[in-house]
Amino acid sequence: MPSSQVVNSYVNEGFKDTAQKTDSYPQKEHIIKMRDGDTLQIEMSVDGAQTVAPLSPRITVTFHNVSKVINVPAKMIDPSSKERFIERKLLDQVSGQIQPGQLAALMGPSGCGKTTLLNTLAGRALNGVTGNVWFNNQSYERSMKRKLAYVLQQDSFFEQLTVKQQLTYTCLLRLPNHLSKKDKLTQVEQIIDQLRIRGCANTPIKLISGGEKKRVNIGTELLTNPSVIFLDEPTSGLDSTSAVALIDVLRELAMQGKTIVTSIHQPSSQIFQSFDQFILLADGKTIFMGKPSDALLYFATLGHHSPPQYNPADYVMDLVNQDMKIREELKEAYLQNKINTNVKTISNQLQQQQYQYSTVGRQYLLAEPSGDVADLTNLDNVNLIPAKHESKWPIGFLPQLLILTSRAFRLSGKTQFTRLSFIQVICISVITGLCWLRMDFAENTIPDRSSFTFFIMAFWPLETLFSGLLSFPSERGVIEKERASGSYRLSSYFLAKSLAEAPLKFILPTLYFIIAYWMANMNNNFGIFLAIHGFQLLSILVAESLGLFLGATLKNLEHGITAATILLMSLMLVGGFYVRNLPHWLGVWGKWVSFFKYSYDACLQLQFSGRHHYKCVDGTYVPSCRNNPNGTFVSDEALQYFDIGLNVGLNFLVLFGMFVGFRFLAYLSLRFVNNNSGRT
Ligand SMILES: Nc1ncnc2c1ncn2[C@@H]1O[C@H](COP(=O)(O)OP(=O)(O)OP(=O)(O)O)[C@@H](O)[C@H]1O
Repeated sequence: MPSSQVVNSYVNEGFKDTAQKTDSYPQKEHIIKMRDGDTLQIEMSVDGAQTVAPLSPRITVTFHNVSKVINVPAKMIDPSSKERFIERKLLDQVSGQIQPGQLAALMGPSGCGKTTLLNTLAGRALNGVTGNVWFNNQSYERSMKRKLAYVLQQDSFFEQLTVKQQLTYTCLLRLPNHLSKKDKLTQVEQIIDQLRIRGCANTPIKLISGGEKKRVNIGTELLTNPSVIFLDEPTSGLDSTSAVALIDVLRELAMQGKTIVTSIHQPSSQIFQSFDQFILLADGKTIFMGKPSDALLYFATLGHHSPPQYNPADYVMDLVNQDMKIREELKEAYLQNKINTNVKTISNQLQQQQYQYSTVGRQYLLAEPSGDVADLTNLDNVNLIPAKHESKWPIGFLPQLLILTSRAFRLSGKTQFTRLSFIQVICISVITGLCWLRMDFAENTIPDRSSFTFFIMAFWPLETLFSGLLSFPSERGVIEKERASGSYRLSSYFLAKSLAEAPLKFILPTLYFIIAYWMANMNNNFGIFLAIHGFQLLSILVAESLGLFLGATLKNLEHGITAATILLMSLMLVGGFYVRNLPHWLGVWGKWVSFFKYSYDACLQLQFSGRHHYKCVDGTYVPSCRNNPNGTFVSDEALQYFDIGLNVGLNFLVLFGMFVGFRFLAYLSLRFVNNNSGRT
């Protein structure tokens, strides 16, 4: 914890900064509250209202000679190439420094490396990266994640949630244990006000506008009160008014002392001039770093004059998007200018005379950091690396599990229980019931009872396997984003999903089962009814687990659907219902791998158990009826007609084992199969 002297100067400075820039905030009273940990809060009474303005430590982001090289499959670049991989430099010796309170813009043509640089600064996708990134005077460590926020270009959310639900779940998951629930919810309310999304707070995210979505995306990251915010093209897809509003929000955040770095495509003149620092990249190299207002002056020194009344951002982008030659010139000119700018590196005055380009422009460039850690400062004297005993996670396993279960329950309820799904279930169950309507307890209904049993054991698992398969691909973006910011364990997510979805997955099949079972007039013993239903639910769980496993393993959805279809059809065919005499080489093992076989076998045994009396017809299915066509037989005799494998108990055990086994495999796949899209 910082000493009180540091706290006072920090609070005063932070406050003074804000006060200078926000004239509209009349401060009457400041109460300094200190909590455990490194976050300070000032409570100020603003015109009678109480506002809690949290402060986070000020962090200077410094990067020096950051380069990134990847090995790209050669065929991707040149189809005729004989090589396997070609080296590609995505970033080349990029350096810079962004101070707390600054809003820095990263610009450049598409593919110039903006996202790659942001990823690198935010500590993501660090393979092939060289150079240094410091936060204050400390090198990046994973444990600093909590002080950094990264707002991705894509707004990945569970879109069925409302804005407030989204922020509340994130807040409960990501704010540390020592804050009370009330404090956490207050934080949500503040973010809603700060980002001006009160009007849509109770609207599902799928219905809000693009600009609001961006702000929710930013709000989600702001909940943890980060010191540094990286944003990847937050204004893309927004109209100019929404873009200006968004940049205003970023400006306010910068005024709180946060360090903000954003990539941006085509800012309006107003937005462009509002940045404190502007870094222009081309082909992974810096070609300008300075104040936006100096950019045109700099390029003018190199002979590139902007027409009057032209948006400077557009001019600069046109310039770098022009032909290769100009780009190369600009790169070279920056290189030569920067050597001059950085006084520490001027070793030889004579060297300057060798320059081919005018170096008059050096006055318009910001000096690159020296790369010497001794030159770095730590304004608030904070240690950004938590002590060893501090947990990696903001909250414990059990609270994570409870919150994630509640969220999964809400989400899956919303997607499963639509009016349409109820209509669908009722229609299908009535149609099923009509097809097998009120079967007699007679010998000639044995095949129909068998087909009914197989149908109810196959229909729902089939549907569930596909929904399991699609489950991860649709959630993966959000989960990866949340996990990348260190919100929760994968195991909590996985367990929560299993716990929350299972009961919901049972409701519609139960409704279906009650209607169809009664209409078909199956075994009317209530215990048997429950047991058969139990097998139906267990096979649904097995199928779902298999679907989850395929979904987690196969990145490509089309591949997943194809694999699932082939697998399902094969398992159904060898399940013992369609083909009674499988070729020996297939039958000896095939039927044992089919989960349909176990539920079907068990339910057949249950269906014909209880020693009910069935009417004989002609002895086709029950040999004892051949000599006694008008007599009866005991239901268990019907089982002689079928090739039953294991008894009911063993069938249950195998199915249960499959359920647990496939679930576990799904978890392992999710954890270990590399599912990222291969981006840098
Ligand atoms: N895994 C990869 N394999 C091959 N090339 C890659 C990979 N990841 C990134 N690249 C390439 O690296 C370059 C820089 O990508 P990056 O996303 O950083 O650019 P950008 O400036 O953010 O582009 P945009 O403005 O279009 O979002 C691009 O040419 C991109 O195609």
